[in-house]
Amino acid sequence: MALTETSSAKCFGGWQKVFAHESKELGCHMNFAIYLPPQAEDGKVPLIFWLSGLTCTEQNFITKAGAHRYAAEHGVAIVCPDTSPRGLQIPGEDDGWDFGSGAGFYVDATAEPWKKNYRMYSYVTKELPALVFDNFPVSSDRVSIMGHSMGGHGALICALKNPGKYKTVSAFAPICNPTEVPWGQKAFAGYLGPRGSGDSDLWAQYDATLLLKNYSGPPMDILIDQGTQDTWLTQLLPDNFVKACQAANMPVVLQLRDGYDHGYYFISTFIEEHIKHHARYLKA
Ligand SMILES: N[C@@H](CCC(=O)N[C@@H](CSC=O)C(=O)NCC(=O)O)C(=O)O
Repeated sequence: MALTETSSAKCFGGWQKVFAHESKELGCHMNFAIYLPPQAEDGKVPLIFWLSGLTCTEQNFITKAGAHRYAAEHGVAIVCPDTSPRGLQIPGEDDGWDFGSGAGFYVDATAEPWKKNYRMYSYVTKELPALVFDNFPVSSDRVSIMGHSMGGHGALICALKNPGKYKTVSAFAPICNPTEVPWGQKAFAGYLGPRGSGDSDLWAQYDATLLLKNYSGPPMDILIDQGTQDTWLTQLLPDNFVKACQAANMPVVLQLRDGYDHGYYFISTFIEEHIKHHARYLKA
């Protein structure tokens, strides 16, 4: 699959690049960002996927999170995809900021008119990893995943639905129990249809708190950071996730950060700890 480099800049001895490609899974042009640390000049490096939140593109994390210094220090690559297909002229695609463009919710849609293209789950777990492993010096067996808000939900479900695929998972202010909150209910009703409308409970298959109940893979050391002044706490429900982890004997650390809100200043304050956490498992 052809990749077109659209930007490249040296950063902390490595390279921050952005590529465009035609996605088969999504049926549209997509961009993704990749940071290659200096160690990638000498051989394959481990890889962290970062999934962004509502309204984001591949740019938000690379321009605001301040992750490059720590990725370079630990010798890890970071790949950031866009958050949805774009420009498909689907009716309603650009009507709101929490559904459609910029809000793919990391599910494979089953409802019309979204099901042909809104396949972000398959894109981030299959097509994009294959593309990255084929084209860059990264190890396919040293991979982990993290994300923010809608992307934190994405990171948690990707890890819980694919035991053993990711060495660890972490999230900033993730939407932990989307079936119980307005953001998740709007997205799941639109992309998956009304709850209970299919043969199985599709909604539950994309809800981290519910997925834990049937998780039978290796324990993962899950790290979550949550600001106490996050105005969207009622959309996130981290306590429900922690309770489900406790019931499933899944190790989880929820760090409540006094005074921090939902935004990238919060993320940039604690990103070093998350990259350290990932490096520990990626290099073990
Ligand atoms: N409606 C607003 C705010 C959207 C927003 O804050 N998005 C967050 C993620 S929220 C959950 O997924 C975000 O990461 N924004 C990008 C950023 O750079 O801060 C709007 O339209 O801006």
